[in-house]
Amino acid sequence: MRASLIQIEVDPDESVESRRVRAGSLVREQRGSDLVVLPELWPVGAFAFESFGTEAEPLEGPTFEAMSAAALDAGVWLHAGSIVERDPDGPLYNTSLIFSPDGELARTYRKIHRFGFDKGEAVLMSAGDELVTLTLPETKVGVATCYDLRFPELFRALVDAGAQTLVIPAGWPARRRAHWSLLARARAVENQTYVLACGTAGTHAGVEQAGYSVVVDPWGEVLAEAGAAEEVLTVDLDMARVAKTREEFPALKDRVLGR
Ligand SMILES: NC(=O)CCC(=O)C(=O)O
Repeated sequence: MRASLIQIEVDPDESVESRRVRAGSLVREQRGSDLVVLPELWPVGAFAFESFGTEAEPLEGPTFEAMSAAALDAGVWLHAGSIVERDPDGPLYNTSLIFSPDGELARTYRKIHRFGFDKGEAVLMSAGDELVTLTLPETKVGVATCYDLRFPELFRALVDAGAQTLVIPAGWPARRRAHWSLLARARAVENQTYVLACGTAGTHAGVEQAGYSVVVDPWGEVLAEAGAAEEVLTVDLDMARVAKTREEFPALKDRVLGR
């Protein structure tokens, strides 16, 4: 399975609409990949809290339209990262959109763990409460978003639901880049899954983004890692590696708690 991670730059000098068009073109350039991934909140920026209200979209809003068309044109499964979703009842959610190669919405995921403690996303947005997995032709995917990466119990639940590949769009800051790289590998090792972790580049709302998107195999080896700037990572994944790793080193079978 070929996967492409688009580590797009989020820069306040570029309009949201221009970035949407550019993201669509970048997705179309990945024709030939099976799965394409964009980061968290790339239209507005994960730390652009002051714009969340004005840039919020209905689920089937402009980002949905642009990404559905891009998935169809490229003929790829597209995890289109997340948007600020305005629910018809009023609350905002950090909602990921996943499209099939025919441009249909296959899944949504509302971020469960909101970042910011007593400010930012944690107070402006509502939390999701549903685990989301999706069966692709070659692998079962479990999804999570950014700060979720710090909560291993979520990933274990995804593995219990059958996930073999964990897809994690993010808008992770540069100052905690070491945590990002460490946790992405930890989630792969402890769950014996592929991890596709796609962040943003650039600086928005005064927060420099880490970049360093990464693809980790089920043994914890880094197969590809981006730098800090905008970049597309493309990697061929051998899906048999998940079962092989779990068979040769059956640690998941030795669980005592939480089964
Ligand atoms: N957008 C986020 O969830 C940021 C998470 C983060 O900065 C951290 O966990 O550290």
